[in-house]
Amino acid sequence: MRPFLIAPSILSADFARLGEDVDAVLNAGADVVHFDVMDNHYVPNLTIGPMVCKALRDYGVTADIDVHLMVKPVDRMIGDFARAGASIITFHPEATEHLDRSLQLIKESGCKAGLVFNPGTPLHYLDHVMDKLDVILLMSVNPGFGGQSFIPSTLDKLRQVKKLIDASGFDIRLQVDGGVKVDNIGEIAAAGADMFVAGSAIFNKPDYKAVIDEMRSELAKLES
Ligand SMILES: O=C(CO)[C@H](O)[C@H](O)COP(=O)(O)O
Ligand SMILES: [Fe+2]
Repeated sequence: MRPFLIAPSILSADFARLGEDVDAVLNAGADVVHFDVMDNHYVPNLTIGPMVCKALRDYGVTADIDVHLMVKPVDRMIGDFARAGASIITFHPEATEHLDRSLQLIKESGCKAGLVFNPGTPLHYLDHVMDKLDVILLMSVNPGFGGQSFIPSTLDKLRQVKKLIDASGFDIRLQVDGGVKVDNIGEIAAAGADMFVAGSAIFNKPDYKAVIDEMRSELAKLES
């Protein structure tokens, strides 16, 4: 079993003091920084771009930065984010004209690559590209905003994708994003996820370490 990774979504961080807030969540025990990029075109919200990613690197953040692209088109952003210090780049398959090319561009840029599936996006986009994936991200809310409720049908989809990953023999992480909290992280992990994005559940609480510790103790129940 891969070690579980907790990836706070900085969508719910304090943007006025982002560097400090990212440091705080990493010092509280987070593994990865989840960086939500929204373009007011693919999704109805507008957030942050490569300059902010580079600013975090310049500030001294050394943890992996997991860039979740909710943009259309996709390809133009890949090089910009790789140069800005991204570690993982994921995108939505229906947002690109050439799925395989976008994955290749990410790999050539030196980053890990992943595909993101909205609750209603079919899994057939995985056909023929499993060998190019480091991450499969299942959205458990419709993309665009933090603070939404986890959509329960994601659990069945997770179980389905977990089987596909196991059957493929490739080393692919199964990430879940949206409405992840202390009280549901256990069942999400039991369904097969090993990387957990959580924004509001962590950043909307005063004590990040307490939330992350509680999440880890829920996850530890599955490891024992
Ligand atoms: O990609 C996203 C939204 O499109 C965010 O990563 C996600 O919503 C995290 O926020 P929360 O944990 O509050 O649901
Ligand atoms: Fe996200």
